[in-house]
Amino acid sequence: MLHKRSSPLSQAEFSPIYVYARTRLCEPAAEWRCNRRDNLVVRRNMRRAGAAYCSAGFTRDTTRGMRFRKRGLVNMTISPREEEEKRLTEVLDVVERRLDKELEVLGERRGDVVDIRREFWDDVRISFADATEMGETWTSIMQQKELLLERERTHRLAFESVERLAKMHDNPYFARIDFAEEGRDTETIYIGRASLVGEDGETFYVYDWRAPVSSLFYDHEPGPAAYETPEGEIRGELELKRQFVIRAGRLKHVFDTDETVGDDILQAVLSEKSDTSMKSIVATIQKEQNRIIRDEKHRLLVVQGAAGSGKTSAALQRVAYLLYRYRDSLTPDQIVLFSPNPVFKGYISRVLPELGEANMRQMTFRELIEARLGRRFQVEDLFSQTEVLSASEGTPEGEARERSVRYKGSDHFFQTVERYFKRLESGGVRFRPLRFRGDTIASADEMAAKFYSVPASEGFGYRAGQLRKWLIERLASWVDAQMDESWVEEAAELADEEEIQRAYVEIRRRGGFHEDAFDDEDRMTQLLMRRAAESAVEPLRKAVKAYRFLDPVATYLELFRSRSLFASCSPDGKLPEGWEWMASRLEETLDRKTIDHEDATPLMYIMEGLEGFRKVEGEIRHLFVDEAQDYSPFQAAYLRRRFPRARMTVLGDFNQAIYAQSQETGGFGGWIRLMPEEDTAVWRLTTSYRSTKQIVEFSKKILRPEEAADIRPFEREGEEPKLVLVRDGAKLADLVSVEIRRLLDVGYGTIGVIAKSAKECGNAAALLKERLPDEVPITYVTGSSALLPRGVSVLPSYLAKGIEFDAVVVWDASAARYGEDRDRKLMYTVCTRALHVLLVYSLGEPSKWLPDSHSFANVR
Ligand SMILES: Nc1ncnc2c1ncn2[C@@H]1O[C@H](COP(=O)(O)OP(=O)(O)OP(=O)(O)O)[C@@H](O)[C@H]1O
Repeated sequence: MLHKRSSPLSQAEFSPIYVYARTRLCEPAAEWRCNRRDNLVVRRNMRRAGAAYCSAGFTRDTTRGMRFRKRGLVNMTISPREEEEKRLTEVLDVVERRLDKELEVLGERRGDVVDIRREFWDDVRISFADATEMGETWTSIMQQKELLLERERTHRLAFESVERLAKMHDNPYFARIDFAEEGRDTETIYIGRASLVGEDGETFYVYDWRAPVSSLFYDHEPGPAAYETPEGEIRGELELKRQFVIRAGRLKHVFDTDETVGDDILQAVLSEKSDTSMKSIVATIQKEQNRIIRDEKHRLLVVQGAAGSGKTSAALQRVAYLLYRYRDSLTPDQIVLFSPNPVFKGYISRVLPELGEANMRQMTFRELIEARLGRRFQVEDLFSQTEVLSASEGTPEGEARERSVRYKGSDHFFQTVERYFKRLESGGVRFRPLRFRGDTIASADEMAAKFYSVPASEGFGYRAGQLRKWLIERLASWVDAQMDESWVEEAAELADEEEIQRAYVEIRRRGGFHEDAFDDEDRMTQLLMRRAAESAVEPLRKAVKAYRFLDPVATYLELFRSRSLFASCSPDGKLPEGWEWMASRLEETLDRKTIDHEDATPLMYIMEGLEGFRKVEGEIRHLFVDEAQDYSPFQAAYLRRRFPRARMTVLGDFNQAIYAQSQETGGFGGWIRLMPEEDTAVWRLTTSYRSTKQIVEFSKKILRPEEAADIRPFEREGEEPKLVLVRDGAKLADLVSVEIRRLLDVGYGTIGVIAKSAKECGNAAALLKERLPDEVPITYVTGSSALLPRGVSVLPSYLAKGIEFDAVVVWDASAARYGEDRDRKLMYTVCTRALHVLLVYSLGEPSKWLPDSHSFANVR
């Protein structure tokens, strides 16, 4: 067992030739720096231990700090493996003892909670005799409740602690470094998913991978090395770097490595079969990924990374890192991650709990749109838009729609709307008159006059707020003026028993209904009339409170009603091609109370802009956006304003910009300008870890040479992608089902059959189900599916974003399906989903985007 000690060591403990005295004594190294007293204690202990070792026949190896060599035993060796096995046993011992203790605590806490719940009412003093007694009863209930909450919290903490220790018992650490800080002795540091500290609070058996010192492991190979701490840089020599594979508490492999993170381990990890949920990469984080994970300097991090280069993985590790680094001030619910779709959301949801952290909030942009516009309109989603475009490909209508989608996702349109906004500061905002039963309480003109009477420098939000206040007052005085109207009298006559009773109590409270009162009846009538009038206008009041007097829809529509207005706002003074089509389409969809996906964010942007982004989520401190290349400039700007205090980590790959809305901006334009240059860092990840070398080389050829120039495969060998030309759908299904059986037999657990559109997927799934036995699970994945199942998933190309499969079958990669320019990136995205096997089938002439299309196997 490892612990701090000052007594001389027994002879039995001297079996190894190299005795790492510092391993036994210097674990609390991190504490040294913070606490001078501890520093002295540790150093004194080391000197004592040194003396003990020397008197027991060891000489000090001066070249290696406090390392001792037994005199006369030079040839007796202990292998690193034996040494590490011994150490592992000792650490597991500590974990076990801690686990026993925590289990005991957990049992006690659970007992407490059960007891309090059972005896809750016994321990509460209840009396409603008078106001004082009622007050005391209330206090007593509250005290009991607080007690219960407190015990539940400690029970939860004990439970989490047990969980963490149980995981630690399985795999307590994955690396060791020996580091000699300048002017100090060498320290041995073991690194794991969480730290393990001795009961004395000083002995560090394992350091958390997120501790500053742990970055030495990720960033350096043996030799001169340095790491950052909040107090400054610490330099020294990295003497040893060792990696472990420990499973179920057993040491499987030990590697000493000269590389930043050893290729052997990475090879082994990447060759593993994939799962239905994402894995943590904590043991093999690469240097360039570590830089992203630990960047604290910049408010905006933009990461452009090749497919499979670990963007999502790095983002999730970064979440865990931030939660650790700012554990006193940052909670998981202050972090939001935007995922591309619900399937992806489910796919990554288990990574962080595996790291021992509570989960951050996950959202899709679609959810924001639904929350804002969903009640009043039927809003098309991105996937339906993609399907519609795909189905109408080649038709004049389809082309016009695609032009519109591209344009509305462009920078030109964003600039136009921004300039339009500037104009709105001095006039042009549309208002909805406040009317009640044909009476105009406040006209649109009056509202405009009021709105524009507040100086523009105050901003839209303040102006809208002032107008709202004025309207509420206007409404109240209008109600006053209505008291003689017959409709009020009629409404009051319809008052029910309960309302009458309430009015009676109210009048009594104000001193009515006693012997001197003479006008009680009048007062009752007046009160009932006021109540009736107020409740009649209540919906109107609520609408005013919710800013419904602003008319963002008409304000947006105006831009497409006036050619001159649009042209004067556009940065080059021109109307885009197809402007008339866009204008009539907008008019027509809004009439139907529907909104095309491409109009949803601009509309929301104008809506919230006019209200001054009043629903800002200021408590959110970190925003992560995955697949950021698919966001239009409007979406980027919207998120920035909606989450104004958040630092942003934005990850994407412009080679995977598959939606028409992001084709014009090519990915990151909208993001990079969100914050000042000095607050922004742009990182690139170039090595692709997901796929075998053969698959990466194949997929690179789908891209243009300049797009693929930066992509490097990780050297993992596999089979060449297979290209097969087939005659018809039935033959295609026959061949694919044979391959699926083969792949399942070899042990691949996740197979993705990816077709371009949802319609083809329905067809493919039906054909495959006919041909495969029932025990082969085939799941048709749709836009609302929340989980990726094991077995065979049949899914449309756009839903495959961000996820991966052991084997990918491209269902019909023909020129007819992937013939357009934008299909190139889609094809690249689909092929890069494969870890080990890629099979590409084409019904007829293969797409020109496929490399080596001449090497397709003959028609089968
Ligand atoms: N450092 C690493 N160690 C081990 N595995 C890694 C590492 N980095 C990435 N991977 C693996 O590579 C695969 C791809 O990672 P990830 O999904 O994070 O990449 P991505 O850049 O987000 O991909 P894409 O843009 O194609 O969706 C995953 O299986 C992940 O576990």
